[in-house]
Amino acid sequence: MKEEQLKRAYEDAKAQYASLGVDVDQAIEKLNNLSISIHCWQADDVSGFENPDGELTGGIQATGNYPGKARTIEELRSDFEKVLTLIPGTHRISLHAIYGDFGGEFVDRDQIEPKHFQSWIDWAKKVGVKLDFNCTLFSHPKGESGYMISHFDPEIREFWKEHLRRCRRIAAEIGRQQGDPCIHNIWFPDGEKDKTVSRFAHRQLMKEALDDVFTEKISTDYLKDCVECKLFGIGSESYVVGSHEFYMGYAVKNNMMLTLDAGHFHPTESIADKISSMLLFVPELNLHVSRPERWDSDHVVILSDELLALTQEIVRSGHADRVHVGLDYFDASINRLGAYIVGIRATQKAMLQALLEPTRQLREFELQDKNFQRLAYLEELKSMPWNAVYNYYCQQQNVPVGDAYIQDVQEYEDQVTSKRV
Ligand SMILES: C[C@H](O)[C@H](O)[C@@H](O)C(=O)CO
Ligand SMILES: [Mn+2]
Repeated sequence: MKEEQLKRAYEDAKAQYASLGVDVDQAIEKLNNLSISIHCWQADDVSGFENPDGELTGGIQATGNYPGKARTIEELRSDFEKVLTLIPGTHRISLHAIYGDFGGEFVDRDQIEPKHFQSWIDWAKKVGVKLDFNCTLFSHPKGESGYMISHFDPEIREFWKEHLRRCRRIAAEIGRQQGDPCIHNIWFPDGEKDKTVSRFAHRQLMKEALDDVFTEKISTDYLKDCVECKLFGIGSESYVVGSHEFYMGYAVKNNMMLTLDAGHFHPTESIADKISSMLLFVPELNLHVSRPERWDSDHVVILSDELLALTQEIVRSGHADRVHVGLDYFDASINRLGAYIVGIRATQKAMLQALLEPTRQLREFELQDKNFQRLAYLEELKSMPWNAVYNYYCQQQNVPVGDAYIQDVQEYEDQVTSKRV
């Protein structure tokens, strides 16, 4: 689309939104302040660099065999650098502990140190992104039984507790060097396939392990820990130790951040409606935006009703500054870089629609019991020209407008990822 056309469409959109009392430029500014935490594991099907040829375990699965996955740190960074040229805004990259720069050595999880992530910190500074972090309690022989940090064997528990302690220190060092707290997400797949009898015992062990690890106090200027619950995984269909009730209780009791993953609840349960409740009881929330297709399948995020409901709840809560938006999906069946762009842009588009909502007016209708008017406006808003605003934003940020990024992704595949054989 030509520059003048884009500008005209934007001016039209601006006038239409102004008639509803919405300030489009303010919405763009807020969208531009939304740093999405881009998960590193879409680029390589959650392989990492500790044992890249090992099996992905822990009840999660990347299906598909599309060529071109990142096999080295250099390839992964090159993919990210490309991604950053195709999306507007300033973002974060979320690393898992198995993505350290181990220099070809095997470094076990209870041995990792900040030095293994120094090249990531330097790279992030160079490309202008901040980093987040995740401990990795999957794809390891000490997780074979299904239990790790809540294992009955104290030696196995100690191994994972040590991993967790080290991950917190690594994340804190990242936060210190980047001058911005590093969000450290804690997800353990501990659980069982079938009718578990010792549910209380495992949960007690998990609670004790967390309490023990968190006795080491680290300033939230550097590190923000958050805990992620899950309903079930592959091979843990019957019981997951870190359930919603477990972590909701833990986060509320300890006044810490809770992670809500869109795929970690019952299939028709939405995390959107949890935001306004949890914001009353925990200091901050971390979101794992994902797309569950019938199960926690981690499909690429698209502009769905569920995603829109999520961003609407973030904005309507009036506490968007306490909600961190991260992505969590891994699709190995399509161009992996394209998967990033689709998911990131969809999240931004949903956020923009939410920011362009005349919320005050809608609340007026509620006060006056005019619920037909509320519903009608919510319907009309769906076809308002929000995309003209997004296109203009992309153009202002010098990134491809509309579908232009598809060609860029194809070129990168032709020139780079297709050569990875
Ligand atoms: C790789 C991530 O840590 C993982 O996806 C986790 O966040 C999760 O959601 C597991 O289902
Ligand atoms: Mn997740």
